[in-house]
Amino acid sequence: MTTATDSYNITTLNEFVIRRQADFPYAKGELSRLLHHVGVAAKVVNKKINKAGLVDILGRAGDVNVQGEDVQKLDLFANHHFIAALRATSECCAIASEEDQEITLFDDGLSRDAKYVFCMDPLDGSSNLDVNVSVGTIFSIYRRVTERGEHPDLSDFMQPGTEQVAAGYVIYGSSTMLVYTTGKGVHGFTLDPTIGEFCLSNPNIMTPQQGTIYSINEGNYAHFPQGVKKYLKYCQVVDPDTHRPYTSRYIGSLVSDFHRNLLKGGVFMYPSTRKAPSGKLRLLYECNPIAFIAEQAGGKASDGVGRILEIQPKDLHQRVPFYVGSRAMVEDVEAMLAEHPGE
Ligand SMILES: O=P(O)(O)OC[C@H]1O[C@](O)(COP(=O)(O)O)[C@@H](O)[C@@H]1O
Ligand SMILES: [Mg+2]
Ligand SMILES: [Mg+2]
Repeated sequence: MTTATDSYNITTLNEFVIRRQADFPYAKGELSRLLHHVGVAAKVVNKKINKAGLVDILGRAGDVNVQGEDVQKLDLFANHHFIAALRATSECCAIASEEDQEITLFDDGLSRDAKYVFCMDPLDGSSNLDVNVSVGTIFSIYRRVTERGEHPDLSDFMQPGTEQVAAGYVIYGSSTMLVYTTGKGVHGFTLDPTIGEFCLSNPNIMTPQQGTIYSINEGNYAHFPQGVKKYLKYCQVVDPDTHRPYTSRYIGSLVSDFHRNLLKGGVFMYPSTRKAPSGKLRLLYECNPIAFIAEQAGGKASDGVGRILEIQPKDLHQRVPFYVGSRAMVEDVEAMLAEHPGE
C-alpha cells in the first residue's frame, strides 16, 4: 500500500488553502487560519472517535439539547474542541452550534475584532455513534454584519446561505475526510494518519447530473407528502432504459449519506412529515453548508419548493425540508411535489 509520503506529491490542506488565497485579492489569511483550525479540531475529534469503544466516551451525556435530543458524550466533546480551536484563532467572533441554545460570543480583545462567525453541527449522525457507523462534523462560515469591535449578535447569523464565505464537512468513516468550498469548487482531503495531515485526494469534486441512488428514512413513509410517495414509486419502477429501479441507501448520518451521493450521484431527502411539518434538519448548520457544497459541485439543494440558500433564516435552530444531490433527481422530486401544492 502506498501512503502519501511515498509519492511525495502531497498537497496538505494548509498548503492548498494558502495557495487558493490568491483567488481572493483582498485576503489577509484570516479565513485560511480559521480553516486550518477546523482541520486541527477535526483531528482531535477523529482521534477520540477512533478509540471510542476503549475510552469512556460512548453513550449519553445525560443532557437534552435545544432540539429535545439526548446529547451524546461525543456531541459535547466535539462541541467543546471545535469551540476551543476557533476561540484560539481570534479570527472568529461568535459561534452557533447545534448543541447550544444561544450563540457563543468570543468577546475578548482580538476575537471581538474578528471578521467571521461560525455555524456548526459538531457531531452529525449522533444516533450512529455507539454502533461504529460513520458520523461527521458540518460547518459554515459567514462575514459578520455587525461592526468589527462591536458585540456580535444574532443578526450575524440570520443571513441567507448565499452569504456563506466557506462551508464544509468532516466525515469520520473508514477514512477521515474533510471536504470544503469557498465558492471556488469543492475539494476533498483525506487524513493520512501516518503523517497526521489532511492531504488533497479529491480536487474539484463534481456530482453527476443524474444518479441511481436515493436516500430517505422510508420508515416515515406513511407521513410523507404525496409528491415524495410518488417519487419513491418512480424510483422503484423497473425500467432498464432509465437505470431503474434506483438503489436505496440510507446510513442515517446526513454527512455520510450526502458524501456517498455526491461522489456516485444520487438524491438525499428528509421531507416534512405530518409529525415534523418543517422536517428534521437544521437550516443554519446542516442544510446551508451542504447546499453550498452541492451547488458548487453542480448539484442542487431545495426545500421542495425553492433554493435552500435563498431562505431568510428566522431562528438559530430552524428546520427545513431538505432535498439535495444530483440536479435532475432533485428537479424530479420538486416537480412531483409541485403536483400537490400546499401539502
Ligand atoms: O433517524 P432519522 O429520523 O432518519 O434522522 C437521521 C438524520 O438525523 C441526523 O442524525 C441529525 O443530525 P444530528 O445527529 O447532528 O442531530 C442526520 O445526520 C440524519 O440525516
Ligand atoms: Mg446533524
Ligand atoms: Mg449533531
